[in-house]
Amino acid sequence: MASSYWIQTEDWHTAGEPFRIVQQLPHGSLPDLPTVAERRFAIVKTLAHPLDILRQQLCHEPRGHADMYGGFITPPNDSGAHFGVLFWHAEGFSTACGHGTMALGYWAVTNGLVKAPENDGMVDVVIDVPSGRVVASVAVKQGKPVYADFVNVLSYQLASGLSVEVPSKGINVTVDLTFGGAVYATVDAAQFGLRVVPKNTNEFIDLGREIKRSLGTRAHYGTYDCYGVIFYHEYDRSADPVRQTNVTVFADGQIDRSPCGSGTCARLAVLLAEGRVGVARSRLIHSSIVDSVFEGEIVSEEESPLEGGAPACIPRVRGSANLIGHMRFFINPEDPVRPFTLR
Ligand SMILES: O=C(O)[C@H]1NCC[C@@H]1O
Repeated sequence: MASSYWIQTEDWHTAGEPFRIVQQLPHGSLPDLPTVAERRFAIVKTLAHPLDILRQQLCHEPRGHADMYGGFITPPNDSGAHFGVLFWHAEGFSTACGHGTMALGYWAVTNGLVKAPENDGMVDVVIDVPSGRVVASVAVKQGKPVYADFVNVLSYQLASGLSVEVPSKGINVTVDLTFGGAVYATVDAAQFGLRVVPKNTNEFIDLGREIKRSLGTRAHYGTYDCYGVIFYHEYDRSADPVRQTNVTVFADGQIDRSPCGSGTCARLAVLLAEGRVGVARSRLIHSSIVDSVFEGEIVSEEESPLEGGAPACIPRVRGSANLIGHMRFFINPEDPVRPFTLR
């Protein structure tokens, strides 16, 4: 029987979405591989990997909950980044996380891992994540972070206007597929006659799972499968900047309290394909189901890696994070209650 131990976390939230940071991993638990992407693959392919067991201990009940999120800090892929991170959620390990990247920017500056300007200014926290190298550009005022810009990997539309069957409603809906470090299906919630408000949360969870199931392998892109379904709503299509509200249902029916950083990049890629945003031309004010806000814009327009694809972009998403607390958890293999979730 493995022995018990204590583990420390620093918990933040970005626009309401939790991010539990583990800096010191148990000795010998990280796969001895050079990149974050390779480490993630090794963990997800190994039955009962020690880091997957630790993820469940910290994410599921009784220490977490069905909508918990966090990350394990790792060395970077090379000296071009400050550190790496393995993002985790209730179902496993994800490839992209904008809200977590912003929280990590705050965390790195606040803890002095990356030196901030003494008074006012910006500092880049460069992070290797499974989908590539991203940046949290942190604005500092009087030595304290005031917002973070998440600069993502290349984002682009994969397919538009897919017809997807929703058997529980007896309808087909139109879906766009987009890459923003992870694959997202984006759907106008008006197709269901649903407003993006908290009382519809459970319905969105069911619909998100159903749409993912119906898309099946159509949503697979290289080594990526469909990570999330974004239900968006736009009250006034003439507004400039574009204003949309969304709820992102990701992994296995998990609800993002934030407007979803990588999902905002996915929405920006769709809006770019539709010609509604561009470099120095409009942007996206993106609200979440709990009314927190990210602001997204296009940093550069690039060629799509897909033949004949819509223009790709490097997106930037601005948000802010707040410290929740420091936790010191006891992990006891003899605890008869295994980690669980009720959803
Ligand atoms: O902000 C994001 O990108 C993340 N939030 C939860 C789901 C995504 O990974």
